[in-house]
Amino acid sequence: MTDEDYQRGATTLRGKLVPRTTTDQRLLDEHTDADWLHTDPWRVLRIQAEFVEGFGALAELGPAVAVFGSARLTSDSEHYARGVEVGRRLVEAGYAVITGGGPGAMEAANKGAREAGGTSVGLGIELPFETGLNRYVDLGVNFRYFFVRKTMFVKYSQGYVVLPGGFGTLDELFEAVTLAQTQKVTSFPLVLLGRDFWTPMLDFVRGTLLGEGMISERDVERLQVVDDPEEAVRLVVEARLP
Ligand SMILES: C/C(=C\CNc1ncnc2c1ncn2[C@@H]1O[C@H](COP(=O)(O)O)[C@@H](O)[C@H]1O)CO
Repeated sequence: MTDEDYQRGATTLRGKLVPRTTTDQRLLDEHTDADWLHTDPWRVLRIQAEFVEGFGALAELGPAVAVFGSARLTSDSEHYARGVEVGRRLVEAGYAVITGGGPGAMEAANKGAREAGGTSVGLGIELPFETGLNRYVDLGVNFRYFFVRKTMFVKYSQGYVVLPGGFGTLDELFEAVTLAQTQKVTSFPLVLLGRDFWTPMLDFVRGTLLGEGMISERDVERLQVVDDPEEAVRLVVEARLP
């Protein structure tokens, strides 16, 4: 066994991990089964294809804002009504509206955008149970991988408006706030819509996360909470002004 580095693309291998054959050998040698097709490195091509599809579909979208929130909101809830209004007002302010393309809050924002005559985008995700794109999506892209889809939300929107939601919504919100904190995105408004719902979480953020020194005052300020869809859109618009 040798301690010398064995370079396989970006990967360095040493000791017992140094392979006995090279990539070229394995490529050119005869294969008697198709197992290699199902390995992770092969999957990278699919992942790459999803990025290409997404970038291609959204390249000419123009200014857009993503709206997130629970997939389980029903159309009779006040949050759903706010979702419709925020979708409409975003279009009136000159934005396309991007959602996860599913039911609940996503459907509400797409509905508002469509009814206002704007561009209504749904970035769907393959799930073990079929939900499909909601009927108010005019430009839809379906993804296999959550992380590819999440890149599209951040890359093609100028900010997020976040309605009440569960784990999926919190995941999208906290990814964005981390990207803002680490300056991977700059000038990225994050507006939480629904004071009663979000206040206990903001109390935790301020009381515990800030209180224990895990985040800074500036980080707390990254999350703005409002009750009124009009105010939510105003905050998004103002963040864009020079
Ligand atoms: C669970 C139900 C439908 C699932 N369908 C979804 N379609 C598209 N996107 C979804 C779906 N579920 C979650 N998401 C993503 O997460 C966010 C909402 O998650 P939450 O846990 O409900 O807050 C949402 O913004 C999507 O991006 C019901 O039939």
